[in-house]
Amino acid sequence: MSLFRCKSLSQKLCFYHWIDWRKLCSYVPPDIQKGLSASQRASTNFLSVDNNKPVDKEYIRNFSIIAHVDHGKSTLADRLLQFTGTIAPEKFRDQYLDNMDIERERGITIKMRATRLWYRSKDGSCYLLNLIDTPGHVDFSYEVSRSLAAVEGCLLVVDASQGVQAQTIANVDLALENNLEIVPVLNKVDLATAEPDKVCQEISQVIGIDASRAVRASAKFGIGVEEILEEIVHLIPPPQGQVDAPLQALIFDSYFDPYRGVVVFIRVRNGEIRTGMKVKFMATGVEHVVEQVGILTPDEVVRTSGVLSCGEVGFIKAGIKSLHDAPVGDTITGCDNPTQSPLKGYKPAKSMVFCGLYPADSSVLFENLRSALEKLSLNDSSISFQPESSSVLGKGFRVGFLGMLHMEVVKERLKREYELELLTSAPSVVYKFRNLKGEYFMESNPSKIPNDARHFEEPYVKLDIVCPDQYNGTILDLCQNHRASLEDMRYVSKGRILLKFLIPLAEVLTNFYDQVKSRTRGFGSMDYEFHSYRSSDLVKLDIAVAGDVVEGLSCVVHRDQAYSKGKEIIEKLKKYIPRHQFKVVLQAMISAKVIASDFIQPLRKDVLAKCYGGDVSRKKKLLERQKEGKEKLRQLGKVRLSPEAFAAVVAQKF
Ligand SMILES: Nc1nc2c(ncn2[C@@H]2O[C@H](COP(=O)(O)OP(=O)(O)OP(=O)(O)O)[C@@H](O)[C@H]2O)c(=O)[nH]1
Repeated sequence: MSLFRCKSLSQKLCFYHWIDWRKLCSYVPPDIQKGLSASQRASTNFLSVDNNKPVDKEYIRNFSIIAHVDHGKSTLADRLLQFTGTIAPEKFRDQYLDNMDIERERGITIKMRATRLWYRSKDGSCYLLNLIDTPGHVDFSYEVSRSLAAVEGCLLVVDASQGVQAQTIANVDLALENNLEIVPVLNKVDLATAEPDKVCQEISQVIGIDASRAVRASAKFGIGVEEILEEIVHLIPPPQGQVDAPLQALIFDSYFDPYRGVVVFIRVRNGEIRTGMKVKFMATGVEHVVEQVGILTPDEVVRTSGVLSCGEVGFIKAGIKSLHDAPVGDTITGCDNPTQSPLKGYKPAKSMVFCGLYPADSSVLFENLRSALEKLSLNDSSISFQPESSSVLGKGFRVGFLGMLHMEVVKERLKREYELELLTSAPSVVYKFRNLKGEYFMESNPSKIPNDARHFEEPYVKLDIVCPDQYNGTILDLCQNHRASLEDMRYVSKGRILLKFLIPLAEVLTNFYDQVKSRTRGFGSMDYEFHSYRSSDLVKLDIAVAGDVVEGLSCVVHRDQAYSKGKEIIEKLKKYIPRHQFKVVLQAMISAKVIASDFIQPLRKDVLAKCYGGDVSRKKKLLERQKEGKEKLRQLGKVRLSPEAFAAVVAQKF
């Protein structure tokens, strides 16, 4: 084929990268595939398949797709959907399983999504594949761990040009904890920079799994899709469990629908769940009658046969009003023939980062914000919130998030879905401290920490950074400046290292990832997870403007950084506070003791302007009177920090 005969850009790309154009076409729906017999082709279009009957579990394969962020999970899920003819071509759109606007715009997956696919294997048998696409960002690793508890295997997608990254390792650890069969896939082999052999070695060396048979794929161009499906069918074991055993179903996700109530996504481990059956949620003890059962195609399709059987993944609706009655990780069992033991669940998702959210526009009612947060938390149980008020920003809420990206996503959703413009106070973690009586407290709002707080403890995280070894020094330097301690260092492959640190979570929140990226010219990646609370020499830093402590500007910092942090905030405030008739003093304080201060010069009226010549004593008297007036103003005058100035200082501080 000559370059001039290549019609599309994809064809030209293939020409340059020596990719077989016929392979590239392999992702089009099966009825136009080459290599299948006519009868096979006719029966491979499963769009009209009868989804009503339970499937023999020998022919079920349940798997998740896991990978480092941007290694191509959602693109591969698209190709699997297309190849198996799950989605009609006219309905298909890119990132099909990412159905939130923010996911599609940002090109990231935030919520896991399950769907079933039918695949006729080369051995002639039809298999039902239940796929769960997962997010890659560290904030949403909780979703990955949930999805992995509901499957028997996973596709580990690794970008063949970037190799094993920090989250690849973290995700594999999760898969191994769940005893899953891991099927490695080397993606993006179409890229000129792809080094599949090297990455194969990396996977074997770092992760310890045999990657010699790993499929070399390009999700973008549909290369290797059929091979991946064959690997899924032959390597991932069918579900275990007994159809005639008491019901045990694991809740791996749920959401609240205003019209239908709570919809619960389940994986049936043992027994069957049927419409009309009375079931018990074992952790909460509540009982409900199942109103509907159905499957995910990925749309929710109600099963008129009214049964979901052992090994299957689907949903139920049972008139549940609150997500708290059907918590994710709980086990559902039948009331008539209950199981003795619940399935291994998950720890509830815990908020790690907190900040104050306040309406930016005072005309927006605090109650609007409350109702928006209540509605959002119905579908996102990892959000926690409680009311708080600030002298500068008015009434608002202290909201807890899984991480900074989660915080951004929630703010964006509040803006789009509820038209709420919000101001945010500085993000903070939850600190533990003791008061003078020796009592322990936990607080996420620094302005509420009393001045007598002692013996601070803060959350530490295990941090993994993978980068080329030439950036070793600069990364060690960065981590040292952020109070990290190096725990381990080893080679992932020739020229790339894995550095393991213990670091305070608060240090990772503030632009840390950007710095890792810029110091490694984009080649570094990082992942972290909570480790423990550890004692640190922390102090509460208050900022006072004209003698009044400004709530919301208080922060907890390491004692060694208190002076520089205080100075930095004061300098920023100086830019944003306008000059007044009197001298405005700005102070940084620890336990009411000033450690840094500065002032804003007052406006000065020339009271001597009218004295042409004149007596010296007259001039002195005028100046003396002006001084007295200013002193009085200073004592009575208040400096109002505008919300805009506050936001600007906070935004720059973090
Ligand atoms: N060249 C090339 N690009 C690919 C391939 N697969 C995915 N991409 C691109 O890589 C980027 C990330 O792909 P996604 O599928 O969104 O990655 P992801 O792992 O789902 O990302 P997160 O959900 O955010 O973790 C997109 O721009 C894709 O077009 C591939 O095989 N070759």
